[in-house]
Amino acid sequence: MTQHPIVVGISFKMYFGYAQTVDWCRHVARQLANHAAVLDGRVCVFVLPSFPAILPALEAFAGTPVAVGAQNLYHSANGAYTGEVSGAMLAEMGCRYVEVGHAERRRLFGENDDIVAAKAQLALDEGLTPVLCIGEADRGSADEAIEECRGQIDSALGAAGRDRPVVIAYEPHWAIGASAPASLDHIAAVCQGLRGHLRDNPSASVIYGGSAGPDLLTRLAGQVDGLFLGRFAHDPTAFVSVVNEAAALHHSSTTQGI
Ligand SMILES: O=C[C@H](O)COP(=O)(O)O
Repeated sequence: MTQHPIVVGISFKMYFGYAQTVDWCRHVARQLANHAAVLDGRVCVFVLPSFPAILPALEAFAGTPVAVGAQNLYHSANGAYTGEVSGAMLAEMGCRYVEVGHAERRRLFGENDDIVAAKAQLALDEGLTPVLCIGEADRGSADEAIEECRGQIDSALGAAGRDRPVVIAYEPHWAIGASAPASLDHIAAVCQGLRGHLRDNPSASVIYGGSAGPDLLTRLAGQVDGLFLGRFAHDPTAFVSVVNEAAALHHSSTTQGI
């Protein structure tokens, strides 16, 4: 029987405005407030808005199991870092997740392995679950991707993240912002390879992101622990439909004794 929850998360990146974020969260909160699989933890849901919309998102999801988090934190605990946000403040507000190491942060903001590792450690220190984004820069074989991603996991988590809840978001850079996700075979092979690498951490989930949307989770049929959604869940109905797929998948794997 599958004990692992299926994780469904979304980052709005900088696509949404404030009112749009609040509307989206309220819509999804209404749909998921009484959702059996979300209530009993078979499906874990997290939402990562832009910083100014975190508080209203927390208010929208209050009383539901849906978790809210941030898309970033600063890589020092506190101090004279104008314009930055600490993990401590995110945790104090009620955030439960924080994204670390997204390809766009690496490419556009110069984040390197040391910064990603510091952010992951600070997140763990504050009791936040890091959504650690990893992925190969160039399209290649699944074995090459696994090799590159293992190195990124080890560099970011070291020994600290080996026994703590972490979400590993496998996002091949070339599939982010694309018209379609990576192939089912590629996603399955890499996520299975990474699950093996993390076998000593039962609290780690390996989810896929990169042009993911409705139907992908069903087509992956248990080969991943969930999805990290972007553009193709900007419609709240699409997001809820992926949560429903997760619930159905968990139910079928449980009844089949997988
Ligand atoms: O944060 C989400 C991922 O980068 C995927 O974004 P996307 O689905 O819009 O490609």
